[in-house]
Amino acid sequence: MAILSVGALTGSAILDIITVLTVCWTLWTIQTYRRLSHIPGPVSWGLSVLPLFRLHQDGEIYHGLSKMTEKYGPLVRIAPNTLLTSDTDVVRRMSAARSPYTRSDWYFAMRLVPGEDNVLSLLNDKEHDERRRKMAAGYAGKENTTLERDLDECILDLCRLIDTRYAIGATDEASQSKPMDLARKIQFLTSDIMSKVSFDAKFHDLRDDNDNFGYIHEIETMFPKLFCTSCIPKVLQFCTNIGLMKMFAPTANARLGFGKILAITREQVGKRFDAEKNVIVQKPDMLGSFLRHGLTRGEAEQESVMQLAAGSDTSATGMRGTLFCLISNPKAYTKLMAEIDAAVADGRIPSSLDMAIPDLVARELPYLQACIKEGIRWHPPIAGMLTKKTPPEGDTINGYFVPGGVTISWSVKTIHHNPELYGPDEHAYRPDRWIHTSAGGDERSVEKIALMERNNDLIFGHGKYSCLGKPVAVIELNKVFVELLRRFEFSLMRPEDGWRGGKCFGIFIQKDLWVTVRRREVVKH
Ligand code: HEM
Repeated sequence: MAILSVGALTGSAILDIITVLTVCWTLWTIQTYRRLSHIPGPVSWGLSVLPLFRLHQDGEIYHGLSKMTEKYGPLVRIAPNTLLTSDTDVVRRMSAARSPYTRSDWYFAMRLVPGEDNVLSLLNDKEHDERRRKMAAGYAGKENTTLERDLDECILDLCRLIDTRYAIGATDEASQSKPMDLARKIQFLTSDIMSKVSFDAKFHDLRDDNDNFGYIHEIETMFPKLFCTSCIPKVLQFCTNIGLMKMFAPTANARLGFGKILAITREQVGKRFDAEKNVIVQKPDMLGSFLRHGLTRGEAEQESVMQLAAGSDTSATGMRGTLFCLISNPKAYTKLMAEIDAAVADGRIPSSLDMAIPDLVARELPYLQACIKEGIRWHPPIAGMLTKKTPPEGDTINGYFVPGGVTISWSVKTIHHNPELYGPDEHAYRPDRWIHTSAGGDERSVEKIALMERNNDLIFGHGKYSCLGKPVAVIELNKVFVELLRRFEFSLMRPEDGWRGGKCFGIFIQKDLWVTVRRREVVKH
């Protein structure tokens, strides 16, 4: 009898606790919902973070968030405490140099090693400013005298790989073609570039035609999860605080993957410290610049790992998207080739295939520049939420009062496919829209070109949070199309279904840009 009554008492106590918790959760949900209920958006998304989480899991945030702004307008509620904007003034206001907005805890997920911050994960503005300041000169290329040469070397490695393993001769039978996944080769290129530029230990994926350290595999499997957890930062913080994340963290003695990368960066950073003389070994590269400007050994390790992640997939997406457009667009392709061939013929581009186009020359090729701007507009390389947080006093956005502490994301697709600016063919790849009619392009208004340029700048973020690696990315883009297209003719193998370019978790996971390659008759000076 006694056992039964204790059991009955325990059962009813548990029931009471569940009831109290349910009531508390319901009241909290209602109160949270009401706080932003005046802002348009689907009710279910305002009640729970699950629909947003699902969108991330499905890899659909690029298109999914854009559909939200199309349906609900420039300000939409997409989670209990998160809004979405497609208003470029708001995007600029949030990241302006003296903006009272700060980063939201979305960035917490950008810690690649549990418990260790990098410039992209630092939430405190003062600490973030200080870290940025120490790295600005290295990223800008001012103290990095080997940057352009390193990039040239990697791009020529890519050309060599294609030439020796995949390309057929100008007069060979088409049936001898060897299929090549251009998306994967581009990823090898940017992994080689970033491992060389960030910590001077090239992975040599291009030389071996292989994902040598399993880094690309890791990105494809780890990054989707990482971006999903960015929607639930409180859960992530809790798991980090109780030490759970450390249990699953990559270890430096792993043979492949992220753990191996960590070991390599540690070793490379370690080489810069001469323990006997207690001095930093000076080198004229990015890491050398970071250390000269005061980054500690631990900070340099974190920044090198982050740099690899921030700089490889982004640039790869910019290259793949633009190449896909060029290969499948005869008008743009023909016009670009005419510009490149003319520049080789008159000696602006070195006719030797052992050299790459100098960055300064590429900047002066107007059609190339238009193709790049249109390529990264057509397929912006980052579509992650990058949410910022309203200041404590709140803000008024598009006529709605938004209280303090609310997080605001952006719809990258809506911003760069805005029909008012680019329409009615905003979804078409048309480089001529960037060139004035007086210079042989399609656009009659100089003011409109300036507006589009300003809009495109947002692809690299804005103000105090803008991309530190933009100078590196710009040089890469300036060179890679010229060097590939002047040597090879690419044909899409599956023009009817294009490529698997759409899965977006924040960055894009892109595979299967299958092509065949034929050498071109090389133009001589
Ligand atoms: C086409 C290529 C690239 C694009 C479109 C791009 C875009 C962006 C964007 C949108 C942000 C975040 C802005 C924000 O938080 O609001 C960012 C941050 C960053 N990117 Fe890039 N990026 C590219 C290439 C690179 C490369 C090649 C590197 C390294 C060499 C790099 C390093 C960084 C770093 C370190 C940050 C963090 C800046 C900070 O927290 O202050 N990025 N990038």
